[in-house]
Amino acid sequence: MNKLVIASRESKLAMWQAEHIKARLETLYPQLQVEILGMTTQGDQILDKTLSKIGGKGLFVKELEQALQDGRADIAVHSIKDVPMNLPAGFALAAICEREDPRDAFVSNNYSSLHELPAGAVVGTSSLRRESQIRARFPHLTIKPLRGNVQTRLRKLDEGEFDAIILAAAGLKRLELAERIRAELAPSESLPAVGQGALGIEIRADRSDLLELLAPLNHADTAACVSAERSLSRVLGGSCQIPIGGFATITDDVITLGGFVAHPDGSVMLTASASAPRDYADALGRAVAKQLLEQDAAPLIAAVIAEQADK
Ligand SMILES: NCc1[nH]cc(CCC(=O)O)c1CC(=O)O
Repeated sequence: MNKLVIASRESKLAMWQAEHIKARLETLYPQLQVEILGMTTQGDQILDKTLSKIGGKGLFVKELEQALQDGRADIAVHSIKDVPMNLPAGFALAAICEREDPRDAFVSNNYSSLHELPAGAVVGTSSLRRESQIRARFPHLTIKPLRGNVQTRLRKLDEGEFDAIILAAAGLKRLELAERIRAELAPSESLPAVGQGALGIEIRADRSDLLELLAPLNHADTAACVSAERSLSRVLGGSCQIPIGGFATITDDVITLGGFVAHPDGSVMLTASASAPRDYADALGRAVAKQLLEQDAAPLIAAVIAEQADK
């Protein structure tokens, strides 16, 4: 193989991520010519509705999968957070790359932490996961929807629409906007989204010719943690439509996974955690999901989905 095409969304963050993978491939394979095919997705175009309403994650990846299908691209680089738990038939994840900072970041021009915000202060986020966790701890704050790419969200903050916003630290760091971070939220305060901070490389399942080429991009520890997180979310039918979080760490080949599901208003917060040897990542995800189901996560999730549909 002498030429490889990467499909990517066109947002600055997505392009940074695609360029990062391109650079890594070019270092690994000096003979390989790597091109980036930028495209906009429905998720980038529909900005007036929250993700929980327009149907969530698949929207950021479908067009890229179409490019893989048509042979216009060989691989697609995604924030794995945006990739549905079940890929459509005929596609596969070939590599999960080393995770950047998985935490959520507090960004504000006037305040240095959530604790400092006065009653009625407006916090921007369209993530039900972030919303539920903030409302559970800080019921006196007002949450308002905020969508768009990282730059758009920062602009809306700077224009004064919000007192603070919450963004993934990873995106800000990759875009050299780390100075905008006023505080990083510990996973105990804001459990990250499943896969947050990690990149996933998707291919057509029949392109086994790419597996060896992409293998060095896989980061074994990140891949194990992300499989535990995605397995948890898969069992619970995780999507942007429900407040759900999952975050795994690995020490000495033991993975520890924490997860939660909640009501968006923070009134119910079910949590669970467990550990397992690294080879049992998938089973660990299912075990933590089972603990949540034993706390009646299923009717909570059904009620939340019904409420979202009514809004
Ligand atoms: N939902 C959009 C999205 N998808 C991935 C990231 C950040 C980077 C990452 O998690 O890898 C973001 C922005 C955000 O949540 O602030």
